[in-house]
Amino acid sequence: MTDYHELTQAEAVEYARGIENIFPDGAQLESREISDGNLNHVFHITEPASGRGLILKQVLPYAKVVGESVPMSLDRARIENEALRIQGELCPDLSPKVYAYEPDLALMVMEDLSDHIIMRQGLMERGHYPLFAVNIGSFLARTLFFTSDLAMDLLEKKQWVKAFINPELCNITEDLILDAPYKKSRMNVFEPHIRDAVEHIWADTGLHLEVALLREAFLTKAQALLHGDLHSDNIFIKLDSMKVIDPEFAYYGPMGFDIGTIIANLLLNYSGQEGWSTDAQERTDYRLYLLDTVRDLWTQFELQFRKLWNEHAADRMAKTRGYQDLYVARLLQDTIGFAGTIIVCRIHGFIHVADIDQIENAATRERAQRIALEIGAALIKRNRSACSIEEVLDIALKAVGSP
Ligand SMILES: Nc1ncnc2c1ncn2[C@@H]1O[C@H](COP(=O)(O)OP(=O)(O)O)[C@@H](O)[C@H]1O
Ligand SMILES: CSC[C@H]1O[C@H](OP(=O)(O)O)[C@H](O)[C@@H]1O
Repeated sequence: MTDYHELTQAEAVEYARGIENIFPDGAQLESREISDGNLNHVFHITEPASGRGLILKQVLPYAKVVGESVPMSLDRARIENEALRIQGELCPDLSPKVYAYEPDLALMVMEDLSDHIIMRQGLMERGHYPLFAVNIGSFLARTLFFTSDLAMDLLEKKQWVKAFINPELCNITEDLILDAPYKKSRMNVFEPHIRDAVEHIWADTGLHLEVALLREAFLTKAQALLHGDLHSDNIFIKLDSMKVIDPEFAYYGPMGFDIGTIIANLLLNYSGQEGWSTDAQERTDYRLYLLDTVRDLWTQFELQFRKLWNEHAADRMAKTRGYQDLYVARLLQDTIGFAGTIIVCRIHGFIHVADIDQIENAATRERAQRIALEIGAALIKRNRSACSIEEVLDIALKAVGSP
């Protein structure tokens, strides 16, 4: 990576100009740094005259949110590019087009999705997305099934496991999501008004055991190629379309981590609803919509995953009587457990979510934080005994008293 340097806006424009069939010769182009993520640079290159655009994402040799003092490998650009390629092959309608990858600059050039909205924003505006459950169910079923031992040649799958070793980014998840929130740590960030609830979590040894088991699965269960960070800032959405971006945390891990991450983000928004509407009926309706979405998402995933298994399983053991049912049952349990860990870490861990943090009124924000912690902890505790997605809905309903 000897030629690596951080691109200037002018260089980004020149690079974009060289991508074939996007901008006409001599086009007047503008560049804006638009990254609101934690790790990288994102340039939005546009031709105002035609409204055409391109996205250039450059990986930085450190985590932007922490600063240059903590170096990070540029190899995550290779991982993100490769994961996007696989995602694009398995789910072309649900992935951004990638036009170019420049390894020396750790740079990807991709489709401009500015006609969509970031899903977290959409949820904060109480948007309804009727195709979301089917689309995300399909994305999860296809990416997880086709990259697993169920569908792949077993030797090739091991090569993929090797190619997607992603130590630094996995380490972020292992530390910030699956460890620090359960003990006193300088990696935790929270407001003093919830200290009692946080200390309760620090003292709950039964909860710690469940988290240790989930963390063990994250460390050791190379079940499928995960997106690895499937939260609602990484989903672009509009009424008739959904695209998943930013798979730089991709690695071979437990399928339930991806499914749990998106469910957790729906429930974080659910927890914060009182901050986003003063109308009680509006809040109730939206909370019920979010719970329906959680149920539909799981149902769609299960339906499509089982169908793929029945039609495309390559592993001869896949036909073993009872195996599919047990596999799906364990997958639901992992999903529920990981969903709980994602919720907890986004309340008093290092990185939070706008659905909660941007609630202006401190008392309303505190209530949202407490609801989320209650749901998160309950999901973690329930994980190994859970039998149905309805249990997630019951836990969420109980935490708010009534929706
Ligand atoms: N293909 C795209 N089209 C439009 N905007 C994008 C696209 N990819 C990223 N962005 C914008 O850049 C932001 C950060 O991108 P992301 O890939 O999530 O970076 P990071 O890895 O730093 O989190 C997104 O939240 C979005 O606003
Ligand atoms: C120190 S980064 C922590 C946090 O950032 C990632 O988010 P994103 O790249 O989408 O901005 C990821 O969620 C990590 O947990």
